[in-house]
Amino acid sequence: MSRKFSDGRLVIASHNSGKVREIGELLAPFGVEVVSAGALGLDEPEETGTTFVANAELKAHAAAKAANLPALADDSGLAVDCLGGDPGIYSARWAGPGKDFAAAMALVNDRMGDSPDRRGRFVCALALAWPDGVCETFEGVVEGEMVWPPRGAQGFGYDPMFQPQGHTVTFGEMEPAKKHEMSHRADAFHKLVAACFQR
Ligand SMILES: O=c1nc[nH]c2c1ncn2[C@H]1C[C@H](O)[C@@H](COP(=O)(O)OP(=O)(O)OP(=O)(O)O)O1
Ligand SMILES: [Mg+2]
Repeated sequence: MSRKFSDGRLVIASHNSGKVREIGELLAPFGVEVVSAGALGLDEPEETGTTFVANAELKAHAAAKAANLPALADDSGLAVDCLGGDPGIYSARWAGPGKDFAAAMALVNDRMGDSPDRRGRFVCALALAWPDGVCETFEGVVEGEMVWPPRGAQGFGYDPMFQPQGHTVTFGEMEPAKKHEMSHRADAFHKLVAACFQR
């Protein structure tokens, strides 16, 4: 049995405005009162884990302790097959301190060269932690292929170069509601809701 989220405020333990927006949209039907880590002035912990789940857990624990509230963290990234899963957990770091995702996408494309295998996936680990140290984690994935040049200005991060399987538009071209029907974040979120938001 998973720990249930009862009610009251939930900290969104992310400093990425694109993620905070998407998590807010996914949580909207549940009437949860959310507050972002940025709004609370929480530090951005160093991501020392070697997996998405480990990094989500450490971000959720840090925020739950600091805010003395339940906290939901997301660790996610793009894993490209012909790059052995890179950039993976380093997806944010590939964009550098200036968070330059145009440069990060160009780096992915350069590293891929003319590989005939364009497959990749977005992975999302969600961790819901409480101040007493209990934590529940969930993983989601969406398969797709890398396209070049990037297309679209919706979404964030690597969205303009990611075309989900079975679709002809990138996440950068897709309406947010449509991305929420299939994204890695939505996939993980549905598992979180089933386990922790059921009454
Ligand atoms: O739906 C997505 N669409 C496009 N790109 C995405 C997505 N999901 C993750 N990504 C990429 C960009 C992001 O910067 C990195 C996650 O890195 P990650 O450390 O989990 O997040 P972050 O440092 O940006 O914010 P924070 O750690 O405060 O939540 O992977
Ligand atoms: Mg991060």
